Amino acid sequence: MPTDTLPMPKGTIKINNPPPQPIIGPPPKSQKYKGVKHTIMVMSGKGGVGKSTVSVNLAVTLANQSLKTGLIDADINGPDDPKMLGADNEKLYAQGDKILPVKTRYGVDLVSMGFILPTEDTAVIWRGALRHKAIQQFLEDVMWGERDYVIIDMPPGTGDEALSVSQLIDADGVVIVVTPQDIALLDAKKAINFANQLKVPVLGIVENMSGFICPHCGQTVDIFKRGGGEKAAEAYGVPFLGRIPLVAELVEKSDQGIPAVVYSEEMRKIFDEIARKVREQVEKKPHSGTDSSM
Ligand SMILES: Nc1ncnc2c1ncn2[C@@H]1O[C@H](COP(=O)(O)OP(=O)(O)OP(=O)(O)O)[C@@H](O)[C@H]1O
Repeated sequence: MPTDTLPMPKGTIKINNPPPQPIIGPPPKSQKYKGVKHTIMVMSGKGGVGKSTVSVNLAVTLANQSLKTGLIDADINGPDDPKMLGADNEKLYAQGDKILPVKTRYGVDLVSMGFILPTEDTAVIWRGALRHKAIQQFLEDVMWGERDYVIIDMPPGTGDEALSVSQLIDADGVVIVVTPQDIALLDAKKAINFANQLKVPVLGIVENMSGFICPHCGQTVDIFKRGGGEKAAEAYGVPFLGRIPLVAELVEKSDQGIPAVVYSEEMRKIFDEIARKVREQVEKKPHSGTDSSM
């Protein structure tokens, strides 16, 4: 039985912890979660490109394939995943010193900062060291049990927070989300360089917001151009995982907590294909998921 909720004060959280100390020596050694077979990071070179949308729909797709799936919303500034999974009224519980993930109605278990912030619009103003600690706790102290997949919805971009997360977890690979403009080449490059530096395999690129499907006439309009993600995949020699159209309905349904793969046959096909390509790559490798103490 859960024993405690994690209490937080109302309003803006300001915590004046001591200034962060310089990190001396090598970064913490990343480890596999005990009992978790595969951990996949979903990241992007910049914010707002659809990382959470891809993370949530990929996680629901895997769960629909009868795989035990967890999702970590590691974006502590804008934790959107509880809302996208219709779980924004839930609370996170702790058992002993472990966090129990929230069970969502789509078969995906979720941990997110969103569960411990008192209101949706509460801003998190934390200094570097405490942010790192929060991320670390999310990553290390979750009671996942036996899992086939844990998807990590990474903090946006390739900055300090993304680095903190990546250094703590020995992920099987990274899925990179880009938008279809030519600038996607640059954004993908940043994310690929980041993954290469961390020696995490790039599983491929997803092009999101690719062609707007008009809700009235059904015609496709390439508002943000098209093909940037595929070009980037070709240019950097990584797999192209798929193209997700820009659909007006997606925003509304997302806000209502209904992931696209739940109501759209087209989205189900797209994400089935993305999941197939991801699984093909990670499941052929031997895993060491049950070997560590994490
Ligand atoms: N294919 C799409 N069609 C329509 N709207 C989309 C699509 N993908 C994402 N969106 C919308 O765009 C907004 C940003 O998406 P999302 O939150 O997934 O991006 P993000 O990269 O996780 O953002 P952040 O960097 O802020 O964490 C959301 O309102 C989402 O519903």
